[in-house]
Amino acid sequence: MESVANQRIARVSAHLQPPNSQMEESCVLKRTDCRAKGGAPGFKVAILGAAGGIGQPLAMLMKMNPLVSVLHLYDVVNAPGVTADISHMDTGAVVRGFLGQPQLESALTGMDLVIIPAGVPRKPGMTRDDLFKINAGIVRTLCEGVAKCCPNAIVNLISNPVNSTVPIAAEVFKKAGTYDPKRLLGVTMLDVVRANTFVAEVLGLDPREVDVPVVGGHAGVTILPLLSQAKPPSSFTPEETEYLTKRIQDGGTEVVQAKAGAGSATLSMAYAAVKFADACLRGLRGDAGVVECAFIASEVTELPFFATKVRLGRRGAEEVYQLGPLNEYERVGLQKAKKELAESIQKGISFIRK
Ligand SMILES: NC(=O)c1ccc[n+]([C@@H]2O[C@H](COP(=O)([O-])OP(=O)(O)OC[C@H]3O[C@@H](n4cnc5c(N)ncnc54)[C@H](O)[C@@H]3O)[C@@H](O)[C@H]2O)c1
Ligand SMILES: O=C(O)C[C@H](O)C(=O)O
Repeated sequence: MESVANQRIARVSAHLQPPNSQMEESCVLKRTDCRAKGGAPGFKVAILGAAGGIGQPLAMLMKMNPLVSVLHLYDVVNAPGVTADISHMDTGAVVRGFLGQPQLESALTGMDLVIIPAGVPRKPGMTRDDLFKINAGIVRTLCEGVAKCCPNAIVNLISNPVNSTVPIAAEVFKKAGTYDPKRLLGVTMLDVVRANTFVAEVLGLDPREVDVPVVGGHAGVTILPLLSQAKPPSSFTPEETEYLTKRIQDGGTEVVQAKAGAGSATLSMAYAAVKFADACLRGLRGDAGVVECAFIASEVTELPFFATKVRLGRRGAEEVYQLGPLNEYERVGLQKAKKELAESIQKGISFIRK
């Protein structure tokens, strides 16, 4: 008979050999329950693309989040290494790694929140739309897994081009009969984070005191900061408005150029992703008044998807807010944003319906 000590050793090293079969999975769930015992109850979160530039710091920050009890790290490469590393952090969440397509279903089963930063990033000279060819297929496969294994999970989709990948995910879920528009959220939080930072610089404020809604989508002119609705209420000269709007719209390109071929924003994105995921988890917990911007199915404009402020609750984005009053500069920006967005959304829909 195995000694108690051996059983304990087997239990704590379980993360090094992720499960394959259903039987092994049920053992894993038992071990997970066991490890989580005594810890605060929390949510089960999966990160798909966890070994990447965003995935790794995102995994680290989610391991530090007290609302997370179980953290599943999935990637097609290096998931065991990242998992072993992160699992040594003395925080509450139980971490398990899953490597490659055969383990996708185990990674997703039972999850409350699935965060997807899987896919290729830009290099200088590329647009986000240039990533469509590779990332569309990746997002389709991963969302098929979500539809099968955790159809009620909230999905935070980071993979670019977000303006097309969110419509792709929606079509996959519709096909599977699991689509709930409230649960599918394109992550545009980095645009808000940038807007808060750049506006704070101009106003000479602490960025933590600033809140700028950013609406539309997540690429170039589709990124529309509503400076007229910034908090604290502030006025900007036409030059400041032009500078800030352009800088927020080009924030991603600024990082891509500075990294000079080594990828796009990863650290600020992981920060923004965790800020957004934490808001989703607080909503799931039932906290009142959790409001963030996200790219979501919407009736705010004539387009089927649009980023605006949403109220996050137990069922996901329970309320989608209207745009509010826009000034003339923002009204012109909105027309430009809608034109480009319409094409990107249609491209995503056609990819699945073709
Ligand atoms: N929404 C945003 O604001 C925002 C911000 C920054 C980056 N992004 C996007 O996020 C994506 C990832 O960026 P990154 O810098 O982390 O890239 P990266 O190349 O460093 O990491 C991507 C990871 O995805 C993994 N991957 C590839 N195919 C996969 C699959 N089928 N299943 C699971 N994992 C898979 C890779 O192995 C890699 O580890 C890019 O598309 C990028 O454009 C979005
Ligand atoms: O710009 C990119 O390609 C990555 C991301 O969308 C960003 O805004 O930083």
